[in-house]
Amino acid sequence: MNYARFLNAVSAARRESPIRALTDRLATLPPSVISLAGGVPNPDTFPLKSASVNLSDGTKIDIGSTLMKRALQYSATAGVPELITWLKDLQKKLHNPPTMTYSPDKGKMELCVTSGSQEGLSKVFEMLVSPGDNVLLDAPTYSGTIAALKPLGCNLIGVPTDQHGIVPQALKDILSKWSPEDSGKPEKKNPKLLYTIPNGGNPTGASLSTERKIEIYQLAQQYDLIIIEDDPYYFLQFNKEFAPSFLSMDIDGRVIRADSMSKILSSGLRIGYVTGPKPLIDRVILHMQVSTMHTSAFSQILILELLSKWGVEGFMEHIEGVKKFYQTQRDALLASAEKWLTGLAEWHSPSAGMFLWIRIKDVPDTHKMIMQKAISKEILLVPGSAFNLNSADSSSYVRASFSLSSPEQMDEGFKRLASLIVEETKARS
Ligand SMILES: Cc1ncc(COP(=O)(O)O)c(CNc2cc3ccccc3n(O)c2=O)c1O
Repeated sequence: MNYARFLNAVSAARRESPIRALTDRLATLPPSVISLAGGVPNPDTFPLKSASVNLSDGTKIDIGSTLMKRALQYSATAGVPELITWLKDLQKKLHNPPTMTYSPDKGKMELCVTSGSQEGLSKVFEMLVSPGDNVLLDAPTYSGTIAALKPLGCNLIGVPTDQHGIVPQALKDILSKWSPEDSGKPEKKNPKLLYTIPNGGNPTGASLSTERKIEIYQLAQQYDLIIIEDDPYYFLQFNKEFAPSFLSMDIDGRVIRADSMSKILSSGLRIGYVTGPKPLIDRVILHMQVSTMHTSAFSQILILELLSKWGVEGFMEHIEGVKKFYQTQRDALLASAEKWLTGLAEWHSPSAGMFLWIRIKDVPDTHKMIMQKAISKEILLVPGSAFNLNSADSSSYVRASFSLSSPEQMDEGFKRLASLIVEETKARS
């Protein structure tokens, strides 16, 4: 892979921050080294001395004074080293990426901890996207991604999806506008990136089959694309086995994967992690050096203590409980949809995630109905237009989340939605 061709001018111009390089190096030196180097605060002056966190299983995590000083101090940009090690071990166990054994210039798997996967995505986009680039992405897709990409001045090309995610033939038809042999000629504007949410897609709840992933990866090879696999709902797959990821089939080193602890441990601690080829992850780290400097050390230390206490086995046991919770929530929402929305709307049962994507039959654009009238009926949903690459485009869909409300609340909510749809349909006739 020629990674240089994917970097925009800003990312290519980034150089290591001497201070951050020093801090990163200091983090690895033995305590016998006397440092008069870093302009870092003396942790003895910090008022926060220790912490004890109660866990749902009745046990505790104690952060004593020594660890607390570390948790409250500057830390290595890529992440707390022990957490990076733990997460790399998890990636090996879950995905066994071919790139684990590659040399750095061939795209050796690297990982950095980010403030949520949202930070990881924005830094990856700000590394790879130049004004005028053609960027391929799921349509419809996560509004946070659209909002991160649009200011970069690129041309967003929506790839049609169905209840199983990106339709490979549709991707093939779009790509056929360019010649694969022109991928190295910037003036030809061949697409360089494909962004997709492979499991429990936001907003559609769609999950890509393994067959489709293989077809999409082959197209990425043919047209020399980087695949950005945004997978915050990976651990919310209700089927017994997790689907193979793009990372697990990445023999070329062309996959950048964004993972998140938000849907399984905490969204407020802001722990995500980006996995990908070292030449690209190193560029994300250079950007972090001069923006966040690093993800909250306290958040990382707290999560590290939890994961170290659990081990991978305990972590997976926790995941099983989370999966069961959301599957039960999903089933309750589906039952209410059947009860109240049959005849008024259509939907597919999601096999992962926390969203139900609902097409309202006789309402070509749900925006006004949801943004103005739904609130008067005290029901909150997201209009489908929020997930269109062009938010001015109408959408007959609404996104419902089954993550927070109780089954009783979801039932009452869909009862209110049904009444709203009937009123809207009457008003239109
Ligand atoms: C596909 C995809 N990629 C990345 C992210 C970001 O997750 P992170 O790891 O926590 O940074 C997300 C989070 N999605 C949402 C977040 C959210 C936060 C407050 C209020 C509403 C929110 N709604 O509605 C969302 O969909 C996502 O769905």
